[in-house]
This record gives sequence, structure tokens and C-alpha cells, in this order.
Amino acid sequence: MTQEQWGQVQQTLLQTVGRNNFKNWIEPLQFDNLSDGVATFHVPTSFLGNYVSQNFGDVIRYQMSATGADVRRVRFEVADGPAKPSPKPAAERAAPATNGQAGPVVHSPARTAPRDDLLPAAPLDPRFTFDSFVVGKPNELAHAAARRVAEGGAVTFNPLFLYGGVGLGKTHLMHAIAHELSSRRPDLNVVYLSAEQFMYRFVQALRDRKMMDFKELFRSVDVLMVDDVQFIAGKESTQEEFFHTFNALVDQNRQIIISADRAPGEIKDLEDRIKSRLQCGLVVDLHPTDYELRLGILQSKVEIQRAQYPDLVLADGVLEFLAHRISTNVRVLEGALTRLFAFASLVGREITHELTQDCLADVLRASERKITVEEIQRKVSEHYNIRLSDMIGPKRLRNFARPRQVAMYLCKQLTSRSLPEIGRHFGGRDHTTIMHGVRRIEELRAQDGQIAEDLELLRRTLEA
Ligand SMILES: Nc1ncnc2c1ncn2[C@@H]1O[C@H](COP(=O)(O)OP(=O)(O)OP(=O)(O)O)[C@@H](O)[C@H]1O
Repeated sequence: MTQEQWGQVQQTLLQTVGRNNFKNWIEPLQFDNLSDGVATFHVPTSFLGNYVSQNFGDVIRYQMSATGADVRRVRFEVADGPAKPSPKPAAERAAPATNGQAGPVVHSPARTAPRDDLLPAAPLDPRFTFDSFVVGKPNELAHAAARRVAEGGAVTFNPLFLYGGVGLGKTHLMHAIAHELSSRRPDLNVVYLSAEQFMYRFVQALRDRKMMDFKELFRSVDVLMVDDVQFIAGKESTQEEFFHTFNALVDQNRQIIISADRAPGEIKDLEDRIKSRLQCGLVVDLHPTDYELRLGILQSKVEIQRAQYPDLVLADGVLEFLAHRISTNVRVLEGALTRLFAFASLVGREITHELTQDCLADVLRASERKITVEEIQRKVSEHYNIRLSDMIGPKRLRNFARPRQVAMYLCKQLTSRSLPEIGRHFGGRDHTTIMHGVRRIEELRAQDGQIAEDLELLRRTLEA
């Protein structure tokens, strides 16, 4: 790879990691050479090298490979022997402490430099942008609110409170806001940190008798984002300090964005005055994903995998299968896809249904839906307006037989029950009867629009 080509990679990295991250971490890298799949860079300090390696190593390798170069590893060497103590790059002054606690992200390091020991920085995840966030019904409101805040205009709702279950994209949205704000409004001092980091900094400031600095620092930010605020529940003095910080910022009309795993009112051991403060702005939740959103996310993430494994063939229907079967959370979905591609590349096979089931057996088992046969039978009989006993019973009237077959089909699709087990739930029918029913519905689904529509509606109701 030539210096010129590295220059082009840098342009792409600028887009991917955002201007601040780029200036602080990528720009100081001096590309030296690429040999035997190892790209070597010179860095001003070993600290910067380690930091970039941990946080941007993958994205650099990925973007270099995207130009067609064979880059399997990136290596950082200190340019002139041991690290020079000064001058440090701006971002390094705001770098993570060595205590293993990742610190908050500071997007205007220069403004916070004098108090760097209290506010060390960690990077935003460069992949968590609005571009890579797939929007669907369950998250559209949260996404719209996040977009609005990211415009950096006048503060209209304060705080923005995002909540939702594990792995549904809260952190992704918060990072996306920070990326967007730092590129639209580089003048703003945007601070992102987890509630745990807030507590850690607070305790550290108390211990080092630097509370004045701490207060001044947090009150000087323009946009404060605190992730997983439920963490401070039950921690009295941290709550107290958080409350004061919060009020001071709101009084100055500074934007606050908070995330949690549940609504403010439902966070146990959180003081009422904080709960009510948190409810003052806009409270939006990220709903559990639905099938369409999961499929959309898989389709977007598969592109990333394809770039890494361009030769792999993905059979039709595999993504749909995964979107159906893994309904826990997006992190699990993403992990499954990564694992599937890595496995397929290792064994050099096409990604088929069979390979997917082999490779992801444990994930599929763990995320088996909790939909029961009884539930399906009940919903289907309600849908077709027949009695449950008629659906399960022996009557062969078409009015009962068709819904019965629909229910059998859904049991096969949405539960992990075997055909004989399903048969037992349908008045002790033989497994061949169930198989026949399932096949019949499969055929009808392709020919009869009404049946296809019924199935879709029932599936949605059952998965909701
Ligand atoms: N709508 C989406 N589009 C694309 N990726 C998504 C979406 N929702 C979640 N993800 C991805 O799923 C993973 C988990 O998301 P994230 O870390 O934001 O979840 P979280 O809600 O903060 O979870 P936790 O409660 O565990 O902190 C991330 O890799 C994220 O990029």
C-alpha cells in the first residue's frame, strides 16, 4: 500500500470515526509499510499506539482491506524510541485512566484539558452512527427524538430519556447523537459517559479532594449523556451529586440525554425527586424488535460480513430464518451472524439452513420463543371465530379443518415442538397428520393470498 492509498483510507476513516476521533487518533498515525499482511504505523507515543490498536484497530484493518490490500493485522511502533512525554496530542490528555475503568468521551478535549485527571476520554464506537442504525416500528420514535437532539438546535425537551431492554440500541443511539453533534457542532462540549463512570469520577474526586473541579467540569458541558442511569439506584451520594449536576445543567438550558433499562418511574431505589426530574422531558422507549426490524438489521449487518468474506455464498431464506428464530436482542442476532460467517469461512461451505442450524444450535436453543402450542391454538380459534374444542376435536368440517392446519403449521414454525408432540396437543393425532397439515398450509400460503395474510397477522400477534 502506498502513502497515497493510505491517504484515501484516511478519508474513509474520517467519515467512519467522525472528525474529532479522526483528529485525535488517526491523524497522528504515520503509515510505514504493509508486508506479509501486517500494516505498520509509527506513532508518537506507545500510549497512543495501544489506544488506537484497542479502539480503532479493527476499523483501520477493515478499511485498508476494503481497498483490496491483504491486511490481517495492524501494528503500531513508537517513532523515535521511548514515548516522548510531551507534547501530548489533545485527545491523549483526556485519555482513559489506567485503572481499567473506561472514561467518558470528551469531544472538545481542549476545553477540558486542565482537569484531565478527572475526565479521561474513551472513544465512541465508530460503528454506532445514525447511518448504521436500522429504523423500524419498534424504535422509530426513539430514533426520531435522537435525531432531533442531534441537530444541536434549541433545547426543546430536557432531558431526553431513552429506555428499553438489553441490546435494543440505546447505547448505539447515544453514540450516534454524539457523533452527529460533534460533526455538526464542533464548538459544543459533548460528554458521554455511563452512570458507573459518573460514580467512579465522583468517588475519585471526593478521594482526591477535587470536588470543586468535578462540579465545575460537569457544569461546563453543553451536552451531557449518561448511559444506564439505573446503575446509580441505591447509591445515595452519587444520586445526590447527579441531581445537582442535572439541575445545574437544566437551569443553564444545556441538553441532557439519559438512558436506562426501564422507565424513570420503574427504577427502584431512585429518589423520587430524581424520578420526577427525569420524567420532565421526553421519555421514549425502544420496544422489543419485531420480525421486520430484525430482518432489516440482519440485511444491513450482512453487508459488513460480505465485505470481510466476499467469497461466501449465503442461501436464500437464512436471514429470514434467523430473524424468526432469534428474537432475544440485537446483540445476540449480530453475534450469531458474525459467528455464522466465520464458521462458514473456516469450513469453506455455503451458508445453508443446515449449516446455520449446526453452527448456531446453542443460540437457537437459548432464544427459543416462549410461544406455546396452547397459545397458538387459542389465537387461531379466536381469529377464525371457532371454538377451541372444535379446533382440537375430531370434526372434519372444512371450517374447522383449515384453522386446525393453520395452527399446526404455526406450531411447527414458532415452537420447537416435534411433530408427535404437536400431534398430542391436537387430540392425539398422528405425526403424519400434522406433517400433512403443515405441508398443505405451505402450499396454500404460496397460492392463496388470504391464507398468507392470515398467517402473517397471526404470527405478528403471537410474537408481539
Ligand atoms: N436498530 C438497530 N440497527 C442496527 N444495529 C442495532 C440496532 N439496535 C441495536 N443494534 C446493535 O445491537 C448491539 C447492541 O446495542 P446497544 O449496545 O446500543 O444496546 P443497549 O440498548 O445499549 O443494551 P444494554 O442495555 O445492554 O446496554 C449493538 O452492536 C448495536 O449496534
